[in-house]
Amino acid sequence: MKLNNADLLPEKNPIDGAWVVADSGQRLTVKNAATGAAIAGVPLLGQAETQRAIAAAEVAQRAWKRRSAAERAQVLHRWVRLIEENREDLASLMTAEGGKPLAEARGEVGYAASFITWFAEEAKRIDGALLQPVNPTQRYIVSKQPVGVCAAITPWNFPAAMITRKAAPALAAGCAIIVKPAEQTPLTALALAKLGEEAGLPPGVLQVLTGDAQAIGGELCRNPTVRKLSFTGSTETGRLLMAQCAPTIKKLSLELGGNAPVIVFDDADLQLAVSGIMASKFRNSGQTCVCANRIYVQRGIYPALADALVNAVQALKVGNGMEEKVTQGPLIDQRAVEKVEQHIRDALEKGATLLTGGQRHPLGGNFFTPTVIGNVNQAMRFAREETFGPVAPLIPFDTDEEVVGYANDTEFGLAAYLFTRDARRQWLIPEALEYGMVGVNTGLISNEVAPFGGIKQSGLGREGSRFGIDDYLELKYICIAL
Ligand SMILES: NC(=O)C1=CN([C@@H]2O[C@H](COP(=O)(O)OP(=O)(O)OC[C@H]3O[C@@H](n4cnc5c(N)ncnc54)[C@H](O)[C@@H]3O)[C@@H](O)[C@H]2O)C=CC1
Ligand SMILES: O=C(O)[C@H](O)CS(=O)(=O)O
Repeated sequence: MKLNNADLLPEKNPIDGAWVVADSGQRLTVKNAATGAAIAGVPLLGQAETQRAIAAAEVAQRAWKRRSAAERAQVLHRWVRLIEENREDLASLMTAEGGKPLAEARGEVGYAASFITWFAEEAKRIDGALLQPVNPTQRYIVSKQPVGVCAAITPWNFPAAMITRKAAPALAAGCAIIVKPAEQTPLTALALAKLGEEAGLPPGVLQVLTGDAQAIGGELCRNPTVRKLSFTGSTETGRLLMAQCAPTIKKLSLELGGNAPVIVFDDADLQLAVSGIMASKFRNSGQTCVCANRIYVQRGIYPALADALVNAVQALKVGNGMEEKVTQGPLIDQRAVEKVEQHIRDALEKGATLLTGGQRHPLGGNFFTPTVIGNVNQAMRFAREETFGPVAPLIPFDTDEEVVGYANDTEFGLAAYLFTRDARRQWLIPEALEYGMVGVNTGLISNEVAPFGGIKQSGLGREGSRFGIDDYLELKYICIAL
């Protein structure tokens, strides 16, 4: 694969200040998500290399935390400048290995950089407190100190932003962090690490391990030197990692699966609702944890919304994300395609109506035709499971109480959306929805300044915002008797 900056395809891992291959010499092939062609090879690392990385992180973190916040911020801002200078190469890597259209990949580079900029400045606001003592001969001080060595296990759907949303607060707080990216998208992670090294991150402060997920992840969870794990991915894997971290009582941040309801009321602005549904549902070909998964439409607006949505979906262009006009890339793998087919088949067998799409795309491979399904109901898998694909299931409803009950009838609680011009609904419905994040008259809610995260089985903790750095800090209370 040809890049403007050849350094961004190291095909080695940064461990303890050196760029190394696997002890075994074995490599994992990284494939182009659209064509299946081999684009690079990365080391197949395992437990031994992970143990070395953890030991190196422990040493590096002691020096890194002693840097002033201003010094750490300076390095992070330099990292941002290098990321922005190399935006095109990073976007090309993301599109090649993950499949998302180039325009979305370029956008993700900026989104990823925004977390580094945000937390570089948050580093300077890590303040403590001087408390009013119960005993006048004593002084009570509360200071915030970095957790120590952190680990991040990240998904393929946002191969840059899900790394910086964890690495930026960790590094800003004075921690060291070891990242295990998804096996499908390691190249973006290695390129970010290369730019971080160039920006001045000291050896061992940011390390990226590719290879055997179970062996690497198992060591990151088991090793007591690792004091915190941040994970984004499926709820199933999150549950497993949480159990593996239990014996060493690690701090955990989990950003897991979702099952986002969209509620369109009769009084909604129709075009705004359609554009909001399109933005939420078809971003990254429906492969985000905050994608619209169920679309509840009040009966009065249902026919007009269904027609307008079908027209918008039929205008999407499916293809290789490297082609400028493409708006829908491939799904990540065949398993993802099969899950979409199973959900569609289940709905149609139970009486739903196919309005457009519904089958694999003529391009073959992992491409799927953007789809709208009508007359879906709560008994279908769309209502219970995260589809993670380009399918918009429409569920008609009548009353506010009915639809809030439907929307909350899930073990997930990440994101929810509603479209209404009624001021009372704009207050009362979000308050009634059991979700960590609610979008009102918009389908796009993610940014660096707002707390991102869910409740119930969508996870623990919040990422981004002024709340996000707390997960990488420990409070220390010092009591001085004078
Ligand atoms: N919340 C989100 O943004 C995401 C949700 N998902 C959901 O998960 C489903 C499955 O997708 P996957 O890619 O399989 O997600 P996954 O949760 O299995 O993979 C995410 C990360 O976890 C790692 N991982 C998996 N098993 C592990 C283990 N035993 N030990 C250590 N690390 C492990 C993977 O290597 C990857 O880095 C998707 O269909 C979607 O429903 C997937 C990706 C992102
Ligand atoms: O995990 C995801 O799908 C992302 O967190 C979604 S977002 O942050 O890019 O909205």
